[in-house]
Amino acid sequence: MTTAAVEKPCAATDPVRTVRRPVVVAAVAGAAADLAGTALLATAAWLLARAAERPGLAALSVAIVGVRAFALLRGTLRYAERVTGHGAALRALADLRARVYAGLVPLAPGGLPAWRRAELLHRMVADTAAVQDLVVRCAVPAAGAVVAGGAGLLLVALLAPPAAVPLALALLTSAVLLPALAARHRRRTAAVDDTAVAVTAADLLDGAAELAAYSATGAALATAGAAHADRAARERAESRTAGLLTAFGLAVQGLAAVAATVLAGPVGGPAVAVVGLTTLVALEPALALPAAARRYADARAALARVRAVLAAPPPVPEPAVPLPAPTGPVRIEVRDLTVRYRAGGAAAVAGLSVDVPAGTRLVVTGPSGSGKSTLLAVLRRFVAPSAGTVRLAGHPIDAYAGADVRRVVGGVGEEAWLFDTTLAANLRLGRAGATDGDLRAVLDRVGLGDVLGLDTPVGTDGAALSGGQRQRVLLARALLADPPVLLLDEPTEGLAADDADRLLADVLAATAGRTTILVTHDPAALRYADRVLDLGA
Ligand SMILES: Nc1ncnc2c1ncn2[C@@H]1O[C@H](COP(=O)(O)OP(=O)(O)OP(=O)(O)O)[C@@H](O)[C@H]1O
Repeated sequence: MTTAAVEKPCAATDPVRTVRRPVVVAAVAGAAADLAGTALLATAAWLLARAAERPGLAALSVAIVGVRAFALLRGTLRYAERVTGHGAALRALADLRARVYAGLVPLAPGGLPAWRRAELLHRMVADTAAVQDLVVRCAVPAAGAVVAGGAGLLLVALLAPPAAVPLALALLTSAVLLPALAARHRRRTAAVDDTAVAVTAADLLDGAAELAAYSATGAALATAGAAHADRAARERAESRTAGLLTAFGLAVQGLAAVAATVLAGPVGGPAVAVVGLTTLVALEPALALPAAARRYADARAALARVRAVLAAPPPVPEPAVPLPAPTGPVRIEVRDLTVRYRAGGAAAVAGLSVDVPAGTRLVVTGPSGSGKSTLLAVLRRFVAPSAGTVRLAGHPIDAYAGADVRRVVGGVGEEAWLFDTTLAANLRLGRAGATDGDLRAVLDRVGLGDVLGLDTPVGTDGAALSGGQRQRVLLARALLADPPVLLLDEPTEGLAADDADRLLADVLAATAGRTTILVTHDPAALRYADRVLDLGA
């Protein structure tokens, strides 16, 4: 069957693609502000030096107007640069995060275990934030340094050609050599990214209760502490280098100004002051470039990490032209199904065949690890078969879009999750338009009607509920979604035997006539089966 790779948002290829115009506007405004700053100081220097010669006011009036104009212009342009640049950076960030999220969706849940949760969170939050730096701290300062440095050099060369030599050398040092050194050093120290810190901190928080129960908190803290200490050591080394480069840049600026002033001496008059101060101010924007180069190295590394997540192949390819989702009663036919999670690895399911006619109830049993959940994952298109065929309503399952399959084949899977919000909000994931009355009715069906209110906060994955209540809420949500094929993976796990039996009887009575696949270790459930598939046999 023809398949097309799921469209991958190439977020990192051009992270500022949607804001290119405002970035250019911000860079031009920033460069113009730096230019106005250079012009302001050059004019002010000329004005002061010329005023010392006590000419008539008329001789100074143009320069006075110039100083005022350049001062106003510099402030206005800087404001325009900040507003446009930060606006563009925030839009680029929002756009990149949306693209990263869209790229993660086809990977979930089968393709995500390659990364740890904290690692993905770090990619999504911290690494994507680097795109802001590309705009605000790299592109804009670089444009300013080039324009202001170039204009200053031109002015100095026109007024006193020999004085342009120290300025040119200083510009080369500040705008090329020091940023190159800063970027090289940063690439080395940033090679180990901060993910380790995020991952160890998340492990520590997630597993706090277990660590305390097994008196392992000290060891876990030591691991997390080592990751933090490593990061702190790298930051200190980085700060030392950054400080040295800044000091060197300032020294070069001062020396260049002195040298240019001395070399402009023979020209005499106000031009000497203009050359000295212009040299100082023309170098100012270039002093920001080593920091910009460091940010650029960080941003490149961060965006490469984002790209690595987005380049991961989806575990289940999507069809180029999907069939419309099946409607009406749905039959499932599985033929010679084999699933391997890794090429060449052991088969989680081997040569399995089973037929589930529309409206029948299949009970799947078997020992732990026999492939029960894997079968359900294949039926929801979270995992692709390595061999064999699976047909849904008469068509190969991979002819449908994954989202359509999951609308038809729903239920309570191993990956079921409760969000840290109210009971009502969790239930409405099953059916967005459900009224409070619908929610109460379904809670009655799973025996929670008198126990939990709709506004009850359930905690992270139901942490504020008992194990049995959590299972019942998951069941209630699945019933509310009302899919044509209902999958139930150990739906009564965590309930006392009597309770489990009663709940299962209620749920199955409520879903009679619907294609249902029930995975269970409980032999008592076999009496509800139209067909039994024993994966341990
Ligand atoms: N995401 C995965 N990556 C690699 N191997 C996996 C993955 N999920 C399951 N397996 C392996 O596939 C085999 C079948 O696992 P599966 O979870 O389907 O069994 P199960 O019958 O549902 O077990 P249980 O009753 O304990 O839930 C096991 O050997 C398991 O280690």
